[in-house]
Amino acid sequence: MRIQEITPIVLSSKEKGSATWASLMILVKVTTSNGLVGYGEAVPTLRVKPVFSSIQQVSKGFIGKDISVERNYHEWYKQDFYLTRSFESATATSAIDIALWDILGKELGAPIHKLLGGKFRDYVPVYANGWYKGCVTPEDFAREAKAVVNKGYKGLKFDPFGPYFDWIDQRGLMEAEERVKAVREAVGDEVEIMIEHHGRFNANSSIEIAKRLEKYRPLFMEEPLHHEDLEGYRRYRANTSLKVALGERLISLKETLVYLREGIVDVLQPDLTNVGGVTIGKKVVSLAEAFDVEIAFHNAFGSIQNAVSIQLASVVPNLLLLENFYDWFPSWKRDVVFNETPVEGGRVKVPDKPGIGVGVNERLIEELKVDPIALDVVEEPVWVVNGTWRRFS
Ligand SMILES: O=C(O)C(=O)C[C@H](O)[C@H](O)CO
Ligand SMILES: [Mg+2]
Repeated sequence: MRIQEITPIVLSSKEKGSATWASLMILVKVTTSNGLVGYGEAVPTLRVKPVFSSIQQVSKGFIGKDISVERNYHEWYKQDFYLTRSFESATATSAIDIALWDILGKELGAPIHKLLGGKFRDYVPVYANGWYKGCVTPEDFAREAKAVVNKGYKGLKFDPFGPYFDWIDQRGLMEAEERVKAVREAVGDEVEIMIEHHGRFNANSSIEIAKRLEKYRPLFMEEPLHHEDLEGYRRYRANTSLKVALGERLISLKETLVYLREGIVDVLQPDLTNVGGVTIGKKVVSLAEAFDVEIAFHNAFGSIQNAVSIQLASVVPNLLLLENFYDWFPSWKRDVVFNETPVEGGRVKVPDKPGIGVGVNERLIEELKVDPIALDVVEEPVWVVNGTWRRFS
């Protein structure tokens, strides 16, 4: 069985969902010489066109090869001098790797969790994200947070920082605190809240924020500083006591090691669609285990990413939580896979179907297919939940 065809597919619809960064989905369809088909997913954000063409380039390194995921990744690592420096190449390679694991599972009639040694858990605990579209005031956040808890979620994440970037002043601190306080009061003491910073701040501001928000007992502070600011993270570490989560922008095993060795991560958030698919994702998770770091997979894009993340999350001993946008996906994203991963009681039942564990709706894919397009850039950055880049006082 050889890899015969690799096709990038961009999906879009009028219904965009809660976040511009994920208003499109980029799929990769891999077909083998004996007619098996597997699907993977790549990261869209502001890079739809470059990722699409990167998949076309990376495909040249995979077509005609057997399905030997380690060897294929390594061969491409050898060819692509910039693989571990290029987000586009990393996400293209990850998407193809996911599709290859899907095919391996289909060949053997087994879900990925079986290929990896079997389930550690039958249900994966998840936390909600994407639930606060258009929320600006503390009352907005409190109302929507209650709705999340009423759906059975035991944890939720949100970014309370409005339009602040790099630094935050007293007004920004007050507004962020009011929002977090409102959510804590709305959800009660037993629901976990997680504070997303989206890598916005410098060391002085993020340290002040941590001191101010500590009393609301967040489970973790996510990307409190700019992603590459290792020196700032050291300072944050020395001056705060909250747990730090990061990892969604790490694109290789050895880049992850740098962050783990720095001792600045408590919760690692690998993203299977850019860290290197299942092949590198499972190594990253084991590396974190050796550092006694828990895993909360980043899972913010689409339904193929969601499916494969559930598979890996089901086998990982050091799993804390899996991120979940499922209930806040636009409906077309849910419909792209046959509906087998709903969240019930704050957890997802792990599917036992072959490969990534879900069927793909090929008819709908044909309907939603579009040419790769450049997204418009407006004042509100794509990486925030829509309609939240605002002050209220
Ligand atoms: O889900 C998260 O943790 C995010 O940070 C969501 C994003 O803004 C997204 O990953 C940007 O590409
Ligand atoms: Mg994040």
